[in-house]
Amino acid sequence: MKSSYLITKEEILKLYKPIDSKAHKGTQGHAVIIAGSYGKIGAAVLASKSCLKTGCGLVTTFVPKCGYQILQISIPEVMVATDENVNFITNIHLPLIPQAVGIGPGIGKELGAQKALFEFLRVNKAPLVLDADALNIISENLSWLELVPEDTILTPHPKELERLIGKWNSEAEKFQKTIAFSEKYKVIVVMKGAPTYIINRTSVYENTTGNAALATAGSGDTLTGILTSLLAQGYEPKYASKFGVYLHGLTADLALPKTGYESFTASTIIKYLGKAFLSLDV
Ligand SMILES: NC(=O)C1=CN([C@@H]2O[C@H](COP(=O)(O)OP(=O)(O)OC[C@H]3O[C@@H](n4cnc5c(N)ncnc54)[C@H](OP(=O)(O)O)[C@@H]3O)[C@@H](O)[C@H]2O)[C@@H](O)CC1
Ligand SMILES: Nc1ncnc2c1ncn2[C@@H]1O[C@H](COP(=O)(O)OP(=O)(O)O)[C@@H](O)[C@H]1O
Ligand SMILES: [Mg+2]
Repeated sequence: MKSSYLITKEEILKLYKPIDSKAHKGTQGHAVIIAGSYGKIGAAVLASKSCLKTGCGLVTTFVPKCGYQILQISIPEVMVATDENVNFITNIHLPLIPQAVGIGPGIGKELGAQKALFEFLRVNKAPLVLDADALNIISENLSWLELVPEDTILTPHPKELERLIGKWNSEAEKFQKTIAFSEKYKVIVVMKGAPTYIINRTSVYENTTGNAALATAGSGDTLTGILTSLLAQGYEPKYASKFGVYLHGLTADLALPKTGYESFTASTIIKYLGKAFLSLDV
């Protein structure tokens, strides 16, 4: 198997850009999260909250109509734009030009959502994170990846990865196929797991934070929010991907002595983001 570089605290300290004392919300980036469908608006809430709590200045979340009140009540800091359809997205129209977009958690695979994703990919120029159902839809339409900005970050869990690259017979083959995929489509693949690896063309990076407490619903949705936030703040995708997976895992390492594995939830990830930044000790 290809040897990998470790994503360590030293490495992260080199790329972390602490917030300037003259910063204001307009300089910290405006991120857009496109997520959720009926019964899965929680995915939009988790991604949006984690996006905001990773430091970007403004977050707008685009959801189907059924998500409007849920979002506005659960996160008053986030602005909400809605699709004309009630239960799933069908036509993405944003009231702003975003600095970064994260799309996919909980959007489902309805035909309307597929068309909305295609149209969005056709017009979008902003740095992009593709997760969950966005990946599942793209797995059946791989040529759509030719529409995405170079260095778009894809965050598949093992099943989503299999849908994208096909089955593998060994760990070595999984890496080989993912490297070929990253090279072919010029994308960064965050291969989520225990541990998470980042594949950027032929380079392989292994994360050093995180534990089994992260094996809980919505854990990946929060990673999408974290990565989108870092992109919106101007981190290049190759740095945002490393910093994002490191911070995400670090929340679980810091929380574990207090929560144990069992009571840790995706909301705990969000709660511990502040402590994760502080523990970098800059
Ligand atoms: N609160 C909300 O609104 C939430 C909304 N969510 C949204 O729901 C949508 C569906 O997402 P999803 O990931 O649950 O479904 P899907 O892609 O079929 O994957 C399941 C399959 O993958 C496998 N698998 C997964 N991880 C693995 C691993 N580490 N290692 C190995 N295998 C692994 C697993 O395999 P198994 O072990 O069960 O055989 C199973 O077969 C999506 O949009 C998401 O954003 C969720 O985020 C939850 C909270
Ligand atoms: N045992 C584990 N050790 C470390 N990280 C884990 C473990 N299990 C899950 N994770 C992490 O949790 C996240 C799960 O993402 P995902 O499966 O997309 O969740 P969801 O779709 O429910 O939000 C990934 O970042 C993965 O690396
Ligand atoms: Mg997921």
